[in-house]
Amino acid sequence: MLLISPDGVEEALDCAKAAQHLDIVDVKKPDEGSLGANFPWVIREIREAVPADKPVSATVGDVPYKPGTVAQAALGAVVSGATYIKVGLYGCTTPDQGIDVMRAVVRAVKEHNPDALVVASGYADAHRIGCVNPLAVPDIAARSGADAAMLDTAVKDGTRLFDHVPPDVCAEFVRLAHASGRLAALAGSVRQDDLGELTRIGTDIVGVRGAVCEGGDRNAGRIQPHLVAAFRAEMDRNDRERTAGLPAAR
Ligand SMILES: O=C[C@H](O)COP(=O)(O)O
Repeated sequence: MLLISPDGVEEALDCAKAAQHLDIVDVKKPDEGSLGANFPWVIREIREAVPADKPVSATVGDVPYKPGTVAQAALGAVVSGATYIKVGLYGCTTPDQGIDVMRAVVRAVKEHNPDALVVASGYADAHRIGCVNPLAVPDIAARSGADAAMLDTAVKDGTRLFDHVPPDVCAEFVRLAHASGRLAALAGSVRQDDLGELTRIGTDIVGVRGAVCEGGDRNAGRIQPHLVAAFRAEMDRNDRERTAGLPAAR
């Protein structure tokens, strides 16, 4: 699945123009961090702006180790219409802390909407910010009852997912997530030429912003529907090659 992250209502409308090429519209506020949380009314407006058959995801933030605070924020996201709730475990330094936060989020979200999916996100560049190790995230997801384990990059300085977590370690991340029946989502300045590896290792959800913004610039550039279409075409091409048993393009 292809998850695209607009930064507000205007870009979400551009995503709506490319709706047939994407699977999930992910609401975030990049100026508040890699998984910065947007306002509840923005989530609501975006839910209204994109076709009803496209799920809306919302990030709850690069969160501290404060399970109560984070559970309330997650409830705000699901009440506002998001059905994928993503939590960035920024302030969790141990797996147990991650599990505490995610258990609270899972309860808050599922009591409101049992069908909503909860995503536990770690950071590929965890070593730069001192949070839990990327390979601990699938177990955090499993033990908390979350539906998916994800990696993104915390610092958007041009370094990319595979700069911090090489493909063979991402493959182990995916394997661990699948072993406990979770989805595996990967992001972090992913580009079209990463899709061969991401497809080969069985990634369920690829998260993208910069690669579908004009000039590849996630901050100054705007999401372009034709870049979403091109990214999707490349994803589908890799998927077809994998299905046919051919080596995926790099
Ligand atoms: O969830 C996905 C992120 O927004 C990815 O953003 P990026 O491709 O600019 O790193």
